[in-house]
Amino acid sequence: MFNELVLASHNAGKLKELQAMLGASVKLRSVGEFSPVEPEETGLSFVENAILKARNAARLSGLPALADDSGLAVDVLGGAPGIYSARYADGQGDAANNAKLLLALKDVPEAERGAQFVCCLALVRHADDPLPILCEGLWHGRILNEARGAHGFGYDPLFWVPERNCSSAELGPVEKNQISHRALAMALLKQRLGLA
Ligand SMILES: O=c1nc[nH]c2c1ncn2[C@H]1C[C@H](O)[C@@H](COP(=O)(O)OP(=O)(O)OP(=O)(O)O)O1
Ligand SMILES: [Mg+2]
Repeated sequence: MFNELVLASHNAGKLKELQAMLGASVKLRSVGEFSPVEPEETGLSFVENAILKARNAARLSGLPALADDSGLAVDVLGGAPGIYSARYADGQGDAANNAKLLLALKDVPEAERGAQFVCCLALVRHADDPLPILCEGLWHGRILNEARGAHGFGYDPLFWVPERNCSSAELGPVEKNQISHRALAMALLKQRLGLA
């Protein structure tokens, strides 16, 4: 149905994972090819931000657009950093975000360190599409006391994956792409598109 989609993201980690999950039949092009400007993520939910990013990329490219809005929701922090995950340390990047999270959970015992990664995918056929396709995935785990592993991106080194007994950054890309929040959302999207 779609041979080519623009990915409404400036995050290289997402592009790599989503392209691997989609397979070679659908080519993902980064919105960075069309504009270096990132839209302001003004929504109050993952789904609102995903739709906003998808519409922006469709408008810039003239192509159907896929957006991924995702983040980490930590139970004891009432779901924070949530939609603010990328901006948790005021735009200072992944290492600063991770350091801030470790500090926030400094005295929290293991049993209370539950968290989930959330991924919301939005696909619009054009900028004003009145019926975006929306798919979500959750991945349950726990926040570690120190970083482990070198794969992945973002909060992966702090996310303990109970079903694999390692951190998300200790999983290879193939394994992560089978079980992550993004993998689940993409599996649903592929079903909706008749690609599964
Ligand atoms: O699999 C993941 N492994 C580790 N960390 C992750 C993952 N998935 C999302 N995350 C974190 C990264 C970022 O702190 C936030 C997403 O923020 P989010 O606004 O959706 O993405 P972004 O700003 O990096 O790129 P863009 O908006 O251009 O797609 O959650
Ligand atoms: Mg973002």
